[in-house]
Amino acid sequence: MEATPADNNTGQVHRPRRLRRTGALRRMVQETVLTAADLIYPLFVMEGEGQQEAIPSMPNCFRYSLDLLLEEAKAVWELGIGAIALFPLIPHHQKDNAGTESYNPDGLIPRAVRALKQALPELLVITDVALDPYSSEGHDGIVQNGQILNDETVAVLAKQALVQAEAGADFVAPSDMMDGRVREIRKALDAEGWINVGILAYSAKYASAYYGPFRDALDSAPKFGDKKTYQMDAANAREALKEVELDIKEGADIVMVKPALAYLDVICRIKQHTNLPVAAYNVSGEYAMVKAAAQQGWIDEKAVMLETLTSMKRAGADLILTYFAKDAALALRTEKGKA
Ligand SMILES: NCc1[nH]cc(CCC(=O)O)c1CC(=O)O
Ligand SMILES: [Mg+2]
Repeated sequence: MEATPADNNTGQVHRPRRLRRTGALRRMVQETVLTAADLIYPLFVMEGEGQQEAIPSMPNCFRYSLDLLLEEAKAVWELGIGAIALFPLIPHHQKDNAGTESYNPDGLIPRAVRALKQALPELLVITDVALDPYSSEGHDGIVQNGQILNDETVAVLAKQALVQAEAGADFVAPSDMMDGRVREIRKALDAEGWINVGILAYSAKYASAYYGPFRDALDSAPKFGDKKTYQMDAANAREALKEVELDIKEGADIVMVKPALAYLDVICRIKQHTNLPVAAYNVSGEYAMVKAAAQQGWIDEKAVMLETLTSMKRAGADLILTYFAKDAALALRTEKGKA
């Protein structure tokens, strides 16, 4: 489109629309640019061979056995996504109250990490540190008389993180919300020489109803009560800053807000508060809502996905964990040159 003289000049001086006239112009003044390198793809792993199980509440997401996980990881890497976050489906007979299987050096996650690092050494592997996939109670900590024990759980988390580091994890990511776990994990890693293994801390993790589909994926819903005595109250934002400050003091390398979409204000505040990279977790329920509406034909899935992820980056997220990572990376490829 060419700039043409207006027939009717009403004398307006300020015309923000001047900067929106063409695609090249809009791209030139665009404040936020989403790229595949910003995205981290969460992947579910399970025992077996040649297995790929659908997760009904998370369309197009699967639980993969190790062999197929490697193929999926390769596809992810080839799309320009630099990191994956692993979550295990643990068979019931391996679950107990103390989450013992979480620090088995030959457990599912350590085996998956070793295989991934061997096949794709450059792909960053982030492992989840928490007890819930391993807990017979479905909680992120050891249960005693209906309470979630803090310090006893932290001791187990440190062992779990160490086993993951030994397997080759690039980052360990405590998602449990126990107090003081970042310090104990850092201490445990450093004591064994794992000084270059980073900690991505789920610092401001809310007790959210948006985690439902993820708990379907891992069969990890709490067997009693809820997670409100350790995860944060959705009503609080100042408290998120307290949690972030503590995690930074304890040695976090990256701090995270979770969920993302209903907490953009929290992402924004944390970004103003710290120079550390800030991550956001676009969680399973956020993904499921978009997928469900798209399946009904009620929204344009690709446009809503890109708008949503861009909003998280605009709010201040440097990194986004998202089940849309592959779709977004693909869309961003074909989107180039257009606007
Ligand atoms: N340690 C638990 C954990 N790690 C990641 C998620 C949720 C992720 C998602 O919903 O996508 C949860 C669920 C929970 O706290 O119950
Ligand atoms: Mg904390």
